[in-house]
Amino acid sequence: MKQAYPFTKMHGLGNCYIYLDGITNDLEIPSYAELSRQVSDPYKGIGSDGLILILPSDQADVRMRIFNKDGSEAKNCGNGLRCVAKYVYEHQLVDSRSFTIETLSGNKNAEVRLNDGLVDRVTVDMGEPILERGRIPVAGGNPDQTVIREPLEIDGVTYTFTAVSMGNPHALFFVDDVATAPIHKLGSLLADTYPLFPNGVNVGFIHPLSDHEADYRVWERGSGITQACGTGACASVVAAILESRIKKDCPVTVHLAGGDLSIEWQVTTNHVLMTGGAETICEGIVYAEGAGGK
Ligand SMILES: N[C@@H](CCC[C@H](N)C(=O)O)C(=O)O
Repeated sequence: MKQAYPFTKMHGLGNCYIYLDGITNDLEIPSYAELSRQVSDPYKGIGSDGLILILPSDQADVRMRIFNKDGSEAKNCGNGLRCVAKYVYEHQLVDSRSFTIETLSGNKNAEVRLNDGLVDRVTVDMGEPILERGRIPVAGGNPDQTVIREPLEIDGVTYTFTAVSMGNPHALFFVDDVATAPIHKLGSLLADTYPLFPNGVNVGFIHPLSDHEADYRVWERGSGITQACGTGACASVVAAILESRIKKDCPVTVHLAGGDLSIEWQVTTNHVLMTGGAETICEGIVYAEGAGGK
């Protein structure tokens, strides 16, 4: 039997998810994967890049779980973290402007900045990038080494990529113009089932404009092309620094299809800081199979 669940639709730079508040409400849903597929559908659902749950945590102030459009669960989501931070602060589920959010890739510190009492911008400490091949993961090669400028031949064309995990895997391709990057070709081929990336990979294209600015576009694992990817923006700046295309330790403005993020990979801490906006689109009720349903 279908049950009614209150939802909030939010976006970070156009990367939109349906958020369910499992702190205020009981969420007895048999399959979050199925629910994510349902709500993401623009015709039979609400329309989104996936589903995000806001849950109680026994090791942080709150906990986030993220499901892609295809129902797969990811370990991290940068735009989701900023939206969760906005939601829990504005719904008084935390009592200070600085708090922690548990994810499958560890606890992240978030700090919100206010404008007229509402959350305007959020900075999240995304932690240390993971650079070892075996931990990203990328198949083959030495699992303890980095994956920088690795050649990849597809249909007779040799591309090169650098791989970085921000808790979730990213392959970054440097291009002269993100508007003409082969995002459909490489995204659809590599993201979900290509053997080189045993857990799939988010496929990003980056064009550094200076030491402080870069264009970036993404095809996300499990969701396809999205307007923005927070972990991808972080990974792209890390990759650009690893390839000596930009300098470390200064904020880089990353231009995504849906807006800008400020990303800084700090020398002293080795942590990546992400700052950007988060927006509430609408609230409503979604009808989904409840605990007693099939
Ligand atoms: N859009 C997100 C990342 C969502 C998960 C990703 N598709 C994956 O499967 O790793 C972000 O803002 O980071």
